[in-house]
Amino acid sequence: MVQPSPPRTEPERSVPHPGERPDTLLRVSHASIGYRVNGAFTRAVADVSFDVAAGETIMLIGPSGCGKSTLLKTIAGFLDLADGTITVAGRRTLAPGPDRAVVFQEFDQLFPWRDVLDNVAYPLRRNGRTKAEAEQQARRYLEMMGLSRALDRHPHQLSGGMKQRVAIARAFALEPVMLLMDEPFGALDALTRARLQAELNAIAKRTGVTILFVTHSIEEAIVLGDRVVVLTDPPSVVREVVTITEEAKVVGSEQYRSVRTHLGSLLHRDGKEADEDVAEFTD
Ligand SMILES: Nc1ncnc2c1ncn2[C@@H]1O[C@H](COP(=O)(O)OP(=O)(O)OP(=O)(O)O)[C@@H](O)[C@H]1O
Repeated sequence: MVQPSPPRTEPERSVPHPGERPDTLLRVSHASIGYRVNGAFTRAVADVSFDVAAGETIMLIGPSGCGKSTLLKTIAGFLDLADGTITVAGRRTLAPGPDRAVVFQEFDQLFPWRDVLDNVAYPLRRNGRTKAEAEQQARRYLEMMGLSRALDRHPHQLSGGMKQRVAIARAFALEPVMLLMDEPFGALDALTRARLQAELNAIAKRTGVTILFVTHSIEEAIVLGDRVVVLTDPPSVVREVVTITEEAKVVGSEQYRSVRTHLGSLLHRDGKEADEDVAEFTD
């Protein structure tokens, strides 16, 4: 007899957290995550808890190797938790699912043999849309990312910034509950990066999607985030969650400088080697 396949997610018992917000979408609760190397288990993330409300953009920042990508991949369902729970809309994230779309830093995350339109439309067809529906949806999001004139190009004919725009359009087109972004602008030049940050802000506002964004850059964290979750050195815990006001987003303003200094001091507290951007900031 054919056994039914196990559910991709499992309902989580509703246990109220202290300070719980009614609109919580992502809950990371006492997450502990590690890797087994040559038979020995090493913890990267020790005990991390934070909540993300629906529609928020949360930035994850911390020293190199503190487990930011590890945490994001676990929320995406690519890695298992050693301890704790992660839920999205009350369901445990035990496997990847269409409710969580991921954008990585690498430019090679596109299908090289498909053109731009098909790179975005193909996953929609896989999710049950007809070809016409998928292409219509793909065109809509590619237009939002300023790519209407590049629909028939293949990835090798695109710049790094254009490839990341396609990857972002593809993620948004899936209309996920959450967008997980792992340093998507990390390999871009400063100008392209600033442009894409502005485009991401605009499309995020327009769609109301919830975003968890890993970055090395304090400036990026302030410009894009509603709140910034600062992790410690590994095995990591949450050092502080910093709220970013609208005033603080004005680069060069007093509030901007004050938040930047505060985030810099949080990242330097262990006195160990800091990330490039942070080191740059102290010089
Ligand atoms: N596949 C793996 N096998 C074993 N150890 C790993 C693996 N991936 C990551 N690690 C280790 O886990 C720790 C956390 O890595 P992770 O990439 O999550 O950190 P990060 O904060 O994203 O780093 P960075 O800021 O440098 O990108 C590091 O010590 C890393 O060496």
